[in-house]
Amino acid sequence: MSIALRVEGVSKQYRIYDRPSDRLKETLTRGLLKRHREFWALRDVSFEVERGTTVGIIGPNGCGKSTLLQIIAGTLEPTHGRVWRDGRVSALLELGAGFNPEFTGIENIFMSAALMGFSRAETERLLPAIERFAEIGDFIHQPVKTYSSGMYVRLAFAVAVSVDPQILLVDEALAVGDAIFQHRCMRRIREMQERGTTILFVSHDPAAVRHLCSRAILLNDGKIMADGDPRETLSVYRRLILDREEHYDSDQTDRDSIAAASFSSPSLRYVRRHGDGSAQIINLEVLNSAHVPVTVVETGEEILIRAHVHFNRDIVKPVFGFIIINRHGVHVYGTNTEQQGTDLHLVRQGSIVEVTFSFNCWLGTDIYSISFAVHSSALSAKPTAYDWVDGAAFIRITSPILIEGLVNLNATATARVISSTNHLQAEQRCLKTI
Ligand SMILES: Nc1ncnc2c1ncn2[C@@H]1O[C@H](COP(=O)(O)OP(=O)(O)OP(=O)(O)O)[C@@H](O)[C@H]1O
Repeated sequence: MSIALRVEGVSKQYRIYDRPSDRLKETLTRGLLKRHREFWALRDVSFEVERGTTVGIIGPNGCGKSTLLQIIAGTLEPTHGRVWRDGRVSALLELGAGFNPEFTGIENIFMSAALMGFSRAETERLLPAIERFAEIGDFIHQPVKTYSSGMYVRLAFAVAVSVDPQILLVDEALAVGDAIFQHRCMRRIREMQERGTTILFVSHDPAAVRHLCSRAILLNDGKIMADGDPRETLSVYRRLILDREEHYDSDQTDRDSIAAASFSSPSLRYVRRHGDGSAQIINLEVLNSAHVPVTVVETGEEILIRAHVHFNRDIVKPVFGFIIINRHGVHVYGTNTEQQGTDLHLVRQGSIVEVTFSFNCWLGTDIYSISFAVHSSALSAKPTAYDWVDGAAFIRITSPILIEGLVNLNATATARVISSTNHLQAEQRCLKTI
C-alpha cells in the first residue's frame, strides 16, 4: 500500500475574542491581560490516505472540515501535529481562500501557479487550458473582487485541476457553480481519479460522497467519529444529525445542494461534441406535455426530448438516441430510434429531421444532463457517430415528496393494524397456558 498523505496528531486551536478591541488590549499588554477564550477546532486528528484513492470528509457545520483541508493544503499551520504529503498538492478551498481579491484573474493564476512551483513560462503554457475550462470570458482580466461566487469558483477549480496535481483537495465550493459547470467538474474529477490522482473531497452532499469516494471520514467537534466505507460513515452521520435534533437531515442536504445549483439555459456552444460531421444536431429541447420548453420537471411528469438534425450527406438508416446522465456521471436512462423500431430508410443530403422521444420522467431528484447523438446502426460493421453532443440540455427533477435514490419507482404504501394490544395479551395468555 503506497501512502500519498499522512495526517499525524493534528490539532488546531483558535483564539476567540468577544470584541475586536479585546485582541488589541491583549496585544498591547503583551498577553498579560488575557482577553481570549481558547477553542479547539481540531483535536488529535490522524489518518493516512492511500495513493490514488478518493476520500470524502463529511460532518456538521463547524466540525473542522475546512480547517483540516487548509492544514493539509499548507495554508494554515496546525497548533500540534504535522502533515506529510507525497507529490504536488493543489487545492480548491472555500470561497475567499486562495485568491487575492485585488488581483485580476490572470494575475491570480500566475500567483497560484508560482506558489505551486510553476515558472512563468510553464504557467503561460497552462493559461489557455485554464481559460477554456473556467470560461469566464473577459472577466479574466478584471479583479476577482468583481466576480460572482460562481465565476470565482470556476476560475479556482480551473486552476486547481489544470496544474496536474498528485493530490487534489476540494472543498464544497463546487456547489456554487451552475449545472453545466458542476457536470464538467465531476467529469474532470473522474478523469483525475482514473489517472490515479489522490483526492480529498469535503462535501455536505451524501450522493456526491457515495458516488465519488471509496472511503469517508466523519468529523464531529474536531475529532474523527467514523472512518471507512462511505455508506457506513454516512449512516453514522445521519444518526448523529438525528440525535442532535437539528433542522435538517442528510436527505435535506441532498435537496439543498440541488436547489443551490442555479440553472443556465442550455447552449450547444458549451458542450463536448464529436462525430464525423455527416449530420449536425442543430438544437435540442426538453418540452412539457403542452410543448413548452422546460428546465425544471416534476418527477413523473410527461416530457418530450425533441431534436432537429441537419444532414450533410445522404445517410441510410440513421439512428437517433439520447442518454440522461446524473451529476455523478451515472447513465440513468437512454434509448434510440433503432431500439424503438422507428426507422428512417434514407435521409437525403440537406434534409432536416425532427426526432421526438416522449415519456413520463420517473427520475429521482437531481440535476441531469442529456447527451444526444445521431449515429449509424449499432449492428453496422463499423458503427460511426455522425454527431454526438454531451450536455446538449439540462433538467432539474423536483418532487413534492422525498425520493431516495436514482429513480422514482412511484411506490404506494398501505398500513393497517392487524392485532390490537388486547388481542396480543390474550394470545400471550393462551401461549402461557399451552
Ligand atoms: N480564524 C478563526 N478564528 C476562530 N475560530 C475559527 C476560525 N476559523 C474557523 N473557526 C472555528 O473553527 C471551527 C471549525 O471551522 P471550519 O470552518 O473548519 O468548520 P467546517 O466543518 O468546515 O464548517 P462548515 O461545514 O460550516 O464549512 C468552527 O467552530 C469555526 O467557527
